[in-house]
Amino acid sequence: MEQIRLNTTNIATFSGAKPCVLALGFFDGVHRGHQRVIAMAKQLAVARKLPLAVMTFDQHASQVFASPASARFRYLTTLTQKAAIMAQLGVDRLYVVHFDAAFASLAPAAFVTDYLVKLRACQVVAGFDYTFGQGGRAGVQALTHLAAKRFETTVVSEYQQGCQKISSTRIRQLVATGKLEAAEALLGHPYQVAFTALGKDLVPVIAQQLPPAGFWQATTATGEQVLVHLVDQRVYGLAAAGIVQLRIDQAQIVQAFG
Ligand SMILES: Cc1cc2nc3c(=O)[nH]c(=O)nc-3n(C[C@H](O)[C@H](O)[C@H](O)COP(=O)(O)O)c2cc1C
Ligand SMILES: Nc1ncnc2c1ncn2[C@@H]1O[C@H](COP(=O)(O)OP(=O)(O)OP(=O)(O)O)[C@@H](O)[C@H]1O
Repeated sequence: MEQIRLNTTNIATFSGAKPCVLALGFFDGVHRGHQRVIAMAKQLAVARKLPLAVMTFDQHASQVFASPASARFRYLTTLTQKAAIMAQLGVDRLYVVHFDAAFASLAPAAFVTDYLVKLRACQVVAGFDYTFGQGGRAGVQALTHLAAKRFETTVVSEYQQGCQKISSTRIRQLVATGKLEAAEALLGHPYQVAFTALGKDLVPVIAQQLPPAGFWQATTATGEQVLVHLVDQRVYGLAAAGIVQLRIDQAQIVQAFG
């Protein structure tokens, strides 16, 4: 899978994109709702013999606008994890747009013309609640209208579990309260956190959602079973070596040692 960084400057001179089917969203966690959107886009891409592209951002919109909610925000996936899952789902090209104040201030029509048309999207696929443009105000109806026959749009209906939308927000809450099994049922894949060395400590590579502090059974990327101690955004019980991908299992060791 090809990964292409875009921003408000390089998009102006961007060329060479082949026509594609393009799926839109931030896709934090690439959960089972997101997987529906990507699967629909893949099906259309295969039928039209076009590559499948996905557009995401390099950071969540909440990180650009200071508020108490933005300080509390935690990611489900790093960009590396997101890209790996996308590649498994058959995505050919991942556009990673630099989300900053300049990009956020684009009017919906400018986003459609300067990005979607420029990237030669023949068919754009988004979920029922996709929003875009300044203030995150425009929705999928506006997308179809603004396409003005330059591309087709496909809207994926809401995928629910337990009469509720499967969403990144819902999964973050499940992880935060230690309900790893329920979180993984909505994700459709194991929940993994990437840790890196900071001095003598291992800390999350980005502000990733952690389960509550305590002792957790975990599996490293190399398949080693470990007992780790999560405390104050740090993990203890692992050898500090580069980036450690950790799958935190449901079974919490309730009794602290000593
Ligand atoms: C061109 C463009 C401009 C956007 N401007 C804003 C904005 O001003 N404020 C905002 O909160 N989100 C903005 N967004 C982001 C989305 O509307 C959406 O809120 C964001 O992807 C959050 O997704 P979530 O559902 O994962 O929380 C913009 C998106 C695009 C494509
Ligand atoms: N359960 C779902 N069913 C169908 N489409 C979905 C579902 N969840 C997300 N989508 C679509 O997937 C794309 C990416 O969604 P987005 O990044 O906003 O995640 P989200 O789970 O909706 O996040 P949030 O919890 O912030 O609402 C969007 O086009 C969105 O409409």
